[in-house]
Amino acid sequence: MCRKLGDMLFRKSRADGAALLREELRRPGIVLVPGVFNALTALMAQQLGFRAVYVSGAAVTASMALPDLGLITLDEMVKTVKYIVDAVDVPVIVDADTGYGEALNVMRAVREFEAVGAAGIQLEDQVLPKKCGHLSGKAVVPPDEMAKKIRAAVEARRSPDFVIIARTDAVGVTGFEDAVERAQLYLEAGADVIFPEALRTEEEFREFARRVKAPLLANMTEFGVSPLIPARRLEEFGYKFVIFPVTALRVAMHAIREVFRAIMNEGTQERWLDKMFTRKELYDLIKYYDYEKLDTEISRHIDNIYKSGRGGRHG
Ligand SMILES: C[C@](O)(C(=O)O)[C@H](CC(=O)O)C(=O)O
Ligand SMILES: [Mg+2]
Repeated sequence: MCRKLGDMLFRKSRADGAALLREELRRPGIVLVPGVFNALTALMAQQLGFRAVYVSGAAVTASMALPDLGLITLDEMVKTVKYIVDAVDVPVIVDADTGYGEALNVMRAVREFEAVGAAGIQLEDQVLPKKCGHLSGKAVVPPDEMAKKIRAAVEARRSPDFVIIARTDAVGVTGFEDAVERAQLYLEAGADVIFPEALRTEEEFREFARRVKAPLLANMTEFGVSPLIPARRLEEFGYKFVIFPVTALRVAMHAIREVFRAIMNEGTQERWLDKMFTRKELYDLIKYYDYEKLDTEISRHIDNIYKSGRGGRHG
């Protein structure tokens, strides 16, 4: 009993996220993927039934009070991803920005993310300092440079299931046609999914799907240049994934500001109790009492050993 509980809580065997994500690629229908920035938000998404999560570079860096300019290191991201993968069974898709350097850096990044159990990564074709795809002033690398990174990622993965998502930021820089051409090249280089970043109209979303016959990812980030198109519609266009990368962080920050204001102004949070995740809800989510139970069971197990006289001379 205590072995079983221990295995469950400390996750002796973890789900093969890459295989699960690959499975999604074979199935029809769109997959809704919320952006997460720590293990707790990932667990919440899983509990509600989402079938994958996206570790957003923008949200993770913002949670460190850093701008999303490619400042986060591979190590920092790997650590964050490890906490998340250890907490959930659903596939974890990682925003790996520009791959932390050139082709060789990309290879190392793939190895590291795969080693901690990520299901796949997203690489983008911006130059450093990279920006949020929805801001102006972006620049993109030549297409062959990005294709080389994609190839490097494909070569580096241990499992053929590990999903490589190629994002092109070209639409806002060199234009729609170049984005379509780049997508074809990235697919030839071995990308499994194409992420056309910062499309400007619903028509562009539709047209991109018409022109690029591959699994596609749509980014429904708020306050950017893309219209917010419902998942049903994106599915009709042929999109396979839709991410909501920074939604949870934005909503959480709004709520945090309001409750902090209340505390500052009223000296109490009482008015907020019915808007909170309760202690019970939190403990249920993280299985708090199961950990206590495990500890008690281990103690009981040892007590029994001593009682049965097998405790040696120290008994
Ligand atoms: C998807 C994205 O790369 C992210 O880091 O989540 C960002 C999201 C955002 O800044 O709104 C992006 O560049 O679109
Ligand atoms: Mg990002």
